[in-house]
Amino acid sequence: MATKTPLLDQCPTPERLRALRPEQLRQLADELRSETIDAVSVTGGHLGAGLGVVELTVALHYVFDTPSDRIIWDVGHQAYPHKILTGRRERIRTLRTGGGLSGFTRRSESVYDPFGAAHSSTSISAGLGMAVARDLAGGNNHVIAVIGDGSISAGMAYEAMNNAGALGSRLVVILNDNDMSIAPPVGAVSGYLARLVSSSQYRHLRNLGRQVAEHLPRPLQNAARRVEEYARGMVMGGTLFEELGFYYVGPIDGHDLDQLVPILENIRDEPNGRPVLIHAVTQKGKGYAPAEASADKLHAVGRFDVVTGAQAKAKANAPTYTRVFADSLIKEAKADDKVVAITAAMPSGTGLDLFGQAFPTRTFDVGIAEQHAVTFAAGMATEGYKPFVAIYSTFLQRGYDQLVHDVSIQNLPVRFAMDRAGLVGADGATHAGAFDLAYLCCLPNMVVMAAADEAELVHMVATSVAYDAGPIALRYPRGEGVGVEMPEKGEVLPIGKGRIVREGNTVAILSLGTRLGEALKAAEDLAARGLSTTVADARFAKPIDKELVRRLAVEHEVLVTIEEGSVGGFGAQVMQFLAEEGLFDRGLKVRPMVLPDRYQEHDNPAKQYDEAGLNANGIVDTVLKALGANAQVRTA
Ligand SMILES: Cc1ncc(C[n+]2csc(CCOP(=O)(O)OP(=O)(O)O)c2C)c(N)n1
Ligand SMILES: CC(=O)[C@@H](O)[C@H](O)COP(=O)(O)O
Ligand SMILES: [Mg+2]
Repeated sequence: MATKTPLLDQCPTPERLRALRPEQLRQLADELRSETIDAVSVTGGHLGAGLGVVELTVALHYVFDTPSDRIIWDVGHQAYPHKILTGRRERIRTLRTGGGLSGFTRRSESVYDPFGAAHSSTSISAGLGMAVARDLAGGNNHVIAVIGDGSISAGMAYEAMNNAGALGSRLVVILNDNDMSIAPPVGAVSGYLARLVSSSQYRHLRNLGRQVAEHLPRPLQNAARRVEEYARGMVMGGTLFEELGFYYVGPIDGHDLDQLVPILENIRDEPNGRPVLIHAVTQKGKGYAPAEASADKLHAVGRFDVVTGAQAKAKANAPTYTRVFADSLIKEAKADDKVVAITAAMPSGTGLDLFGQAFPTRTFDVGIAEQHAVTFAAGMATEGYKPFVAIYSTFLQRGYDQLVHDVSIQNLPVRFAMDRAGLVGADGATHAGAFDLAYLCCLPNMVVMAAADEAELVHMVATSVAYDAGPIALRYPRGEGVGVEMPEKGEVLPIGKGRIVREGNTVAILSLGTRLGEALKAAEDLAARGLSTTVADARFAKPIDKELVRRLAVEHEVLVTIEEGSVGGFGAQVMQFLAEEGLFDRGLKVRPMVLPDRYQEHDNPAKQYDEAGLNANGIVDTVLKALGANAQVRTA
């Protein structure tokens, strides 16, 4: 049977791609695009961004000598076409599944991935580091960082450009400007880029670029210098990037291989290397009608039908935690006009798109700028507002010094609504909310809560609104709740108080967060073995409920704590208290259950928790091991 991808089939590696004639590249790009769509239709994942860089990916591997020349994809969510071209096509339909390819770039996966990513805005810094290392070692390879218009809103990108402009090292930055982040981009820089692109010079340049290319004989190299000079000359005056010390080229059409290839060749062959920024205009979702038509350009999708674009819908048994958070905050904000909400470029992921519809003037999308988001919230708190920073646990890591220095030391009542707490599944270790308990519980002044189910989340939102004495954080996981009955109204919880969910007298399981269901299952199992078991929901990781912990310690033989976080979080708080109070001294067996001390691979979350041992069986095992011989006697 004739293959649908004859040229792509000939190019399992970039070496083979570089043997093609320039006029074959258009067809290769078309085949690569259709292979990308087909693969993601099977696996789900990030689609729109990859479709927008198909031509860029082909041109970069065609012009540059990868892997010796380094291509660094910022975030890495657009790198599926790059994976297909760099020896990973055979495994591309395993993307983001257990044991399969990562959804991002990863050094351990391929020599063509010189830098791993998944959090944004790191590529220019990493690229500059590689370029300077090359210069020190007397090398001559090229380093190319590809960064999106959303990701270039982050401070880190400017720190890197500031340094690059001063060092003057040979580095190519490609600004992939598709006028989209996950949501439409925000901010003054975004406006600035739009003005550069919409200038008449750009429209003129596009036509000119085509005319030049059409009238010049092949090979295209002959046109290289002229096209690039035209491109460079078209923008009048110094661009922001030129002021920062970059040689600015653009805006150019990032889908036009007849422009891309000669311009990249020209820059590659430039004898006096220096930092160069190529401003490439692309379209997110390019070449796939359902993606082009969708509001988010199909940024991330589940499995879908290639012909219609319709995504397979999982049957929902309960609302997502994100939705419950958004609905609760909207209710609270109706009653309290001081409540405001802040997101760092994640309105839909955090539910703030809904809050924004209800309260447009009280919702702030600050762009990919987590550090700023935290201090901006701190500023609002000083003026009597009640800011909720709605943020994924993993992205709050970016704002840690701001959390300590601007919020916690000044004891400002900023509320942190941390979504995606615990293991998140297909995005893997980079996106796991594994560390927030550890990095928050060690800070003076912090109150830290974790919802055991969606009704608890409603109460915790209400508690956060009411609590004005200092910073407070609430955490909840990705995905659906457990389907409990929902309260009409959130109840304000007493700070630092847990609740007993089931009474027993031999084993105590003190659970924080949504492992509560597994703790209850374990209690049933233990009871069937003759081990009467208490289960408590701690609700607060800090301050811990000392009275409750003391009681559990005194009245039971074994105390297990369990949380969806790393060592150093809730369990560590409990252990510290037990040690300080001398509660270990009478032979209490304490077993803190936390995530393992390693980065867990992408898989579905249930499997990830099984692998971590944080499930009912793991709890039962832990208890039986703690009781040792006694358990054998009881269970016999
Ligand atoms: C530090 C950080 N914050 C937020 C995100 C979530 N995120 C992933 S991709 C993305 C949008 C990036 O936009 P852009 O760089 O323009 O790339 P595009 O998807 O448009 O190609 C965001 C906000 C992230 N990965 N890292
Ligand atoms: C690449 C990135 O950081 C986001 O697109 C992330 O993958 C979103 O994760 P959720 O699907 O949990 O919103
Ligand atoms: Mg973009």
